[in-house]
Amino acid sequence: MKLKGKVALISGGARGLGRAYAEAILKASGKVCLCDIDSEEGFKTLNKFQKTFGNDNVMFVKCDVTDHNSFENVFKQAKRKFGALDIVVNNAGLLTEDNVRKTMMVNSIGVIEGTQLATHYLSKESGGQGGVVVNISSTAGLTPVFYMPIYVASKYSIVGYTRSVAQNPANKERGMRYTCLCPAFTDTTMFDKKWSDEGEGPPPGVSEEEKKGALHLIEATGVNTVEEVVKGFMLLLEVDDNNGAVMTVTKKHGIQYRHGKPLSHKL
Ligand SMILES: NC(=O)C1=CN([C@@H]2O[C@H](COP(=O)(O)OP(=O)(O)OC[C@H]3O[C@@H](n4cnc5c(N)ncnc54)[C@H](O)[C@@H]3O)[C@@H](O)[C@H]2O)C=CC1
Ligand SMILES: CC/C=C\C[C@H](O)[C@H](O)/C=C/C=C/C=C\C=C\C(=O)C/C=C\CCC(=O)O
Repeated sequence: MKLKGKVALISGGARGLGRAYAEAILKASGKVCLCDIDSEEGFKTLNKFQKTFGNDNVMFVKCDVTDHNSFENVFKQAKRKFGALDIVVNNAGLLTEDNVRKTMMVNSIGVIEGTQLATHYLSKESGGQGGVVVNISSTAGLTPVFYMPIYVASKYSIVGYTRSVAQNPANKERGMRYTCLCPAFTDTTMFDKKWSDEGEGPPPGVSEEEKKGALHLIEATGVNTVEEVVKGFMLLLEVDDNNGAVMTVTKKHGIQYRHGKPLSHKL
């Protein structure tokens, strides 16, 4: 997809990776509707982007992706302002093991409902031009991690969901493609520097064993810069014949496509 003039909706776009995806699309002459539950940070980002890219190319709508009406309102407002929608990035996420329902609501159901809304609002059968969905999982969506099983469950669900939707032949008719981006540890607020050896120590409540596990994995994969993840993200948008692609980005191994082999029906 050539990004000039294309319109993207990005959830969790107020900061971190979501904000960086937005900036990359704006730099490529696209337009962006940011949405986030954090309106203070969202309006700060909006002001900054408006100064650089112009008021006509970017908007912000406060939204909680776990509230269907609130999320759908973003799609309606983006279409009203820009007249079209071509890209949806389901990026909003959180990392907590303390609240299983909240983690699953944001990381899993928020992404699934965002994909359903995208299919409806972008689809040729609803008067759209078709388009692309990028669902943000994690390498923790492809490998077990003993100290964050709930986060892992939420992220695995996104990989399976995206691959399944991509296989639906009806979505080809609709002009839709679906992809999944799985970054490993990346240097944002979510990846608290306290986890690294130079940091102040892990957050309260983290056991020594969990810390050891985290440090071991961090050492094995390295820590991505935001720019490295954005490079993979832009490839997913720009390459048109990648429906169903699952891409990992790790500091040590760079960009890799992961081909999930379906189990044989005999099993
Ligand atoms: N930083 C990392 O190491 C990695 C992050 N990821 C994933 O990338 C995505 C972005 O992560 P970061 O930018 O690092 O995190 P971040 O914490 O900096 O940004 C997440 C954004 O999502 C928003 N958000 C949270 N709950 C929301 C809700 N209910 N409705 C709307 N917005 C909501 C937050 O307000 C925040 O602006 C997440 O899905 C995360 O799981 C994946 C792999 C690695
Ligand atoms: C301390 C945690 C803070 C933030 C974590 C993030 O939210 C992130 O989403 C969590 C990532 C967890 C990753 C866990 C394991 C990752 C493993 C790999 O990436 C394996 C990489 C390469 C192996 C070789 C290969 O198969 O290519």
